[in-house]
Amino acid sequence: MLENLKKSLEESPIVKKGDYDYFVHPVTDGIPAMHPEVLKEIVDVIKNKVDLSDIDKIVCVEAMGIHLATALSIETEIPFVVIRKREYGLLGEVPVFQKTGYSEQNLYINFLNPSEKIIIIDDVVSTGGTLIAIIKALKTIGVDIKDVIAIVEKYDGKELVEKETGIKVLTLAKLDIIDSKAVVELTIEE
Ligand SMILES: O=P(O)(O)OC[C@H]1O[C@H](OP(=O)(O)OP(=O)(O)O)[C@H](O)[C@@H]1O
Ligand SMILES: Nc1nc2[nH]cnc2c(=O)[nH]1
Repeated sequence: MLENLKKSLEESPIVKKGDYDYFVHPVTDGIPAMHPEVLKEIVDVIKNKVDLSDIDKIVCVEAMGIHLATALSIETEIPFVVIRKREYGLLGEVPVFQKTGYSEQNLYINFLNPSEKIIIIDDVVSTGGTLIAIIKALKTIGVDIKDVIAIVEKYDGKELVEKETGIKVLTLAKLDIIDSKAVVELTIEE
């Protein structure tokens, strides 16, 4: 069921960001072109594997969570909010410091209320820095995090997030970079 995702991940170009090996894929970069069947495979698997019956909001992270949240929102009729890189200065805005393997910056959470039931969706978990920071901030707001989904796991980010936050991360594929090539295995039973 995830053959298109797997095949396209295996074809990912690898570029360097400093010392960091960075794969380039439509899910995680918007280039090369996203073929709708890849997006559809992802949404179908999530709908099958995640209990979405009682979810108030889908939460995603700018930029590369937005197309995933959009596709899932259209299919499920659950609204979504984006954790933005832009500061708005709105009442209740919560800043989050995000550190990845190649960047650091602030993210800003708005319009999430205590006790809302949410799922988080992002494109990739690598060092785990992004999800750890976001989950900790969402816990201080008091939202009820029902599930966390990252389409691709890389390095040991998934395990680190689980260790640091106590919350499991559902991934669909694991990507390793060996001799500058992407090596991919699916991580979900269909
Ligand atoms: O597990 P980590 O090491 O934290 O990496 C994962 C994060 O890296 C990417 O975000 P990036 O900040 O590059 O922004 P983008 O979505 O705009 O590409 C990706 O979208 C994840 O949010
Ligand atoms: N596209 C892409 N996004 C990332 N986010 C964290 N690591 C990566 C990576 O290797 N590729």
